[in-house]
Amino acid sequence: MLKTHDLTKQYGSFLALDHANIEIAQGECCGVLGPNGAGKSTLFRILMGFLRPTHGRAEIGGKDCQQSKKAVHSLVSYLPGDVRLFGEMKGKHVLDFFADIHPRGSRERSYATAKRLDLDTSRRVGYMSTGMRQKLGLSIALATDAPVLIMDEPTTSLDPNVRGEVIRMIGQAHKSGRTVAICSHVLSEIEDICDRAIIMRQGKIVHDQCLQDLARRHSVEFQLMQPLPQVPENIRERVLSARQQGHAVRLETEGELRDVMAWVTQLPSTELKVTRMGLREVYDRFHTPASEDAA
Ligand SMILES: Nc1ncnc2c1ncn2[C@@H]1O[C@H](COP(=O)(O)OP(=O)(O)OP(=O)(O)O)[C@@H](O)[C@H]1O
Repeated sequence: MLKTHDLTKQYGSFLALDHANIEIAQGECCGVLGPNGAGKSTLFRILMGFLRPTHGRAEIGGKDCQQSKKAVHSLVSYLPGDVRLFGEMKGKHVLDFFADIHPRGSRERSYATAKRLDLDTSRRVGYMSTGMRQKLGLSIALATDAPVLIMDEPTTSLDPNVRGEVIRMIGQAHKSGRTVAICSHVLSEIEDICDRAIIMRQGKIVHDQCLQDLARRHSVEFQLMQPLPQVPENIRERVLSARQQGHAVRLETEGELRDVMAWVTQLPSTELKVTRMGLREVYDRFHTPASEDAA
């Protein structure tokens, strides 16, 4: 549904996006992660045709994002990272305006979304708080029935309850079969609704993680007063890594834990701790200060 080929963007001599190849299948929900300045918004803006790539190309629904902007815009509902709307207009009139110009917009759905987000649409945009303006942007973007949603930090500036509601709404859009690309700095939001997460660093795609696979991964930590023996043959495939530093041992495992635990518990191990691996562990592999220095 959404595809980029060697997508590259240079701002002067600065490389913001570096030969990015991404493919998001129809109906998939894909999170795009990375620290400030990694190139996420640049990627989304090129997908919307608001920025011209220096090299490479992008397509949505088989339409080229540069050559066929109008066709692409009719397929996509986009929430920009910096929601800027008309300060003089009342919220309700902004909703009417965008519902009317988007081929898949609907005033009724916009009002219903604003109500669900508890937004007072009788206020002028200029008098709204940052969070209220974000809710207004969301009421515009979530109210179309466009098959693709591109959301640049949708929960920014929102209080925790509204954040949860917005993530539920995006999750519902995904469950109803829509394709979603979402970037967020809140890893738990991505874990809650996405099928996949792409990690970016300095304009490059450095990792592509299926979240269902991640749910099957565990970290098994314990203390062992002797050197760790070789991992037995029957569980070797499930133990992805085994490290010992002093007495502290850490195994990274995938899949069924029972046989791994049977081996660990027959060792003279103490202080055993099993943790389900999350996106945090994967993200940290690419974005700890040490990994940033090495890049
Ligand atoms: N118009 C521009 N001119 C020059 N540099 C730019 C321009 N727009 C973005 N950049 C630079 O490109 C890099 C990528 O920016 P981008 O906004 O895509 O990052 P991001 O991953 O979305 O960051 P954030 O999480 O902070 O929103 C940054 O270093 C930024 O300073």
